[in-house]
Parts: sequence; C-alpha cells; structure tokens
Amino acid sequence: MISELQMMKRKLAKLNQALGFQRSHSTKQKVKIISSKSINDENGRGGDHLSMIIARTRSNPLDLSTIDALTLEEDANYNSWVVEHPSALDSFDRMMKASKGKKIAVFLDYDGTLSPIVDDPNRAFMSDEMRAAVREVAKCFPTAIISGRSREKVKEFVQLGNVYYAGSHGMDIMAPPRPVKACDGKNHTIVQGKKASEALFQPAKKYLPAIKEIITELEEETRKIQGARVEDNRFCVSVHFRQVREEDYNILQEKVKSVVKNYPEFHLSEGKMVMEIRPSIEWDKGHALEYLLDTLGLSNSKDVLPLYIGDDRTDEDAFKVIERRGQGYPIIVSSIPKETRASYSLHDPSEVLSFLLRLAKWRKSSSSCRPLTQIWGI
Ligand SMILES: O=P(O)(O)OC[C@H]1O[C@H](O[C@H]2O[C@H](CO)[C@@H](O)[C@H](O)[C@H]2O)[C@H](O)[C@@H](O)[C@@H]1O
Repeated sequence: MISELQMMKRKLAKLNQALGFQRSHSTKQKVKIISSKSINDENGRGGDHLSMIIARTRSNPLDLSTIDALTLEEDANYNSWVVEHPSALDSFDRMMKASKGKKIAVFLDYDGTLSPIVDDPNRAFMSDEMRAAVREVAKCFPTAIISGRSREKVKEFVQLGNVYYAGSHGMDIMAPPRPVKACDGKNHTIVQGKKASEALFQPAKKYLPAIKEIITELEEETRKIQGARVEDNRFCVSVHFRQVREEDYNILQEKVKSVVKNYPEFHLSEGKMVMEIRPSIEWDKGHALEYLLDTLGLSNSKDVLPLYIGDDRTDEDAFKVIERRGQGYPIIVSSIPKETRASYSLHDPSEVLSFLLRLAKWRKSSSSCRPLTQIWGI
C-alpha cells in the first residue's frame, strides 16, 4: 500500500516535473525554480493554472503543504474539465457502439500525440510500441498523420508504409489520386507522387522561394540567441524557444517579428514553445482532413466518422471541421484543462497508445481486418 508520505512525494515529484523545479538541499524540503519553460509545455506562454502557481512561487518558495494544496486544486480543475471532455478510454465502449455500421477514418497528429514532447525536436522519436499500434490501426481503418513538421521528416519518424502523410500543417499531402473537389482553385497544384496510386497536393508551392529567404534571415537573426533553433518544415518554419533563457525570449520574439513583417503574405502564430511562420492561405489541418476524406472517397458519406487525435492549437482546426460535420470523434491530448473544440480527451501519449491498441483490437474482434482495398475500395 502506498503511504501518505509516498503519495505526497509523488505529488511533489509530479509538480516539480511540470514546473521545472528541483528540490533544494534544505531539510525543510522547499523547492526552487530552475526553469519556468516547462510550464508552457501545454499552452505556450502564460494563462494556465500552472503559470499562476509559478507566478506565486516566484516570491514565495513552496513548502510541501502548499504544494499539496495546489496539486489538489490542479487535480480538481482537471477533473471538472474531464467531465466536459470525457476520457476517450473511459468512453470507448460507448463510442464504438455509436459507430456500429459506420466507417471510421483515423487522423493523428505527431508531436505531443504519437511522441512525447522533448527538448530537442530532432529527437522526438516515437516508441516501437506506438509504431506497432499505429500500424495495426492502419490495417483496419484508413489512417493519416497530419503534422506541422515537413512531410519527409514526419515520415522518417513514423516509418510506416500503410498510412497517409500530410506535412506542414496540411500544406503538403501525399494521398490517393482521386478526383477532388476541395483542391479546385488557382492556388492548388497536383503533382503525381512516386507511386502511381498516390498524388502530391501542395497548395502553398508558390511560397517556397520566400520561405527559403525567411529561413536564411531567421537563422542569421537568431544565431546569437543561445538555444534558439530554426526548423525548416518545408511550407512553414518553426522557431523553437524551449531551450532559450527566459530573459532572451522577448529579444527572440522581436527578431522573429522583424523578419516576418517584411513578408506580408506570411503570418506568425505560437505553438508549444515554438513560433511558427506560415503563408496566409486558407489552408490548415482542418482543410487537410477534409481533403483526405475527399480523396479517400469518404467526404459525402453520412456513415463516415473521422476520429482525430491531437494536442496543439493547430489541431483545433481539425476538431472544428469534425464539429461542423456533426459526426466523428475529436480527441484532445492534454494533461491540463484547456479551451478546446474537442469532445473527448486523452491525458498523454501513453493514453493515446492504449486507445489505439484498443481500437485495433476492437476492430479485429468485431470483424475480420481485411486489406483496406477491400474495405474501402481504395
Ligand atoms: O503538428 P505537430 O506534429 O504536433 O507538430 C507541431 C510542432 O511540433 C514540433 O515541436 C514540438 O515538439 C518538439 C519535440 O517534442 C518540442 O521540442 C517543441 O517545443 C514543440 O513545439 C516540431 O518541432 C515543430 O516544427 C512542429 O511545428
């Protein structure tokens, strides 16, 4: 049985981890701040419950009883949020019952969903268990990964041949070459992919030269800021500040803004400890989801239930599309309460893994898992 002291220690460890604290050497078990950056893992800068805690702790180091009270408050907030956004694991049977006779199509975000958030974006590896789970899910349902990363990069991480990939927040999609309504229009180019059964859809292609220029300028401007990192996501750019000292953040932000302001066709947004620069076209993860449904021949069917799992702000665009369709399962991955259009929640990538395993198992037990070509005619 876990003793009260052990429980307390666990809570302390959990809070310390979330806040970036380390235990001080004091015998009174006070804690001290070593970094406040991890506080923003969930929501970017400020605004959430943990940020309030950290603001309070700046002047008053916490003792165990205060931490305990704050942790309880945090747990209570989370629990009431989960009532509004029920756990997809707890709701699994109900969700699957409602999907009887309907077709599920699975859409997955990558960072923070299939892989845990880590300091080094190049080391955001997905576990072998997660890969195996996605592979099994993709054997049973049409499955796509929609990421902010470049399509090549996310494919390199995922290493699966039986899923579709959309990179650059949906601005770079490799999908089946079906006639598509959504892509009519002057901004959209369709290029045949390597396999005859796939076509490449890149609605922001004309911005590539400007993106290259932006990357060069950002690298030059941010070179001297320790920890800043520019990531080329092909049709968009990320400037990471997870490893930037707090006192340098404003300088970095100003430098990034000063570059972006010279490119009126681009805009700046924020994700988890990252600034993202994207062409201002009407295309996001929500459009990518619709596009993929369309190319899969699933857009018009009232019997199709898109299931989307994601953790970040850009995933909200996909949640919105599912909400508008009135059918499907938008699932947010979050360990803290946050504003979302998702109906369901999962706490972290380990719960995503459990959910995917259960989904594949459910499908296999409810019908034989035939090749997708037979199930969907693709
Ligand atoms: O749409 P996603 O697949 O979730 O991609 C969004 C961004 O994810 C990556 O950054 C985030 O994860 C990193 C690794 O865990 C972390 O270090 C960083 O702080 C997070 O923001 C990726 O590197 C970005 O380019 C994506 O835009």
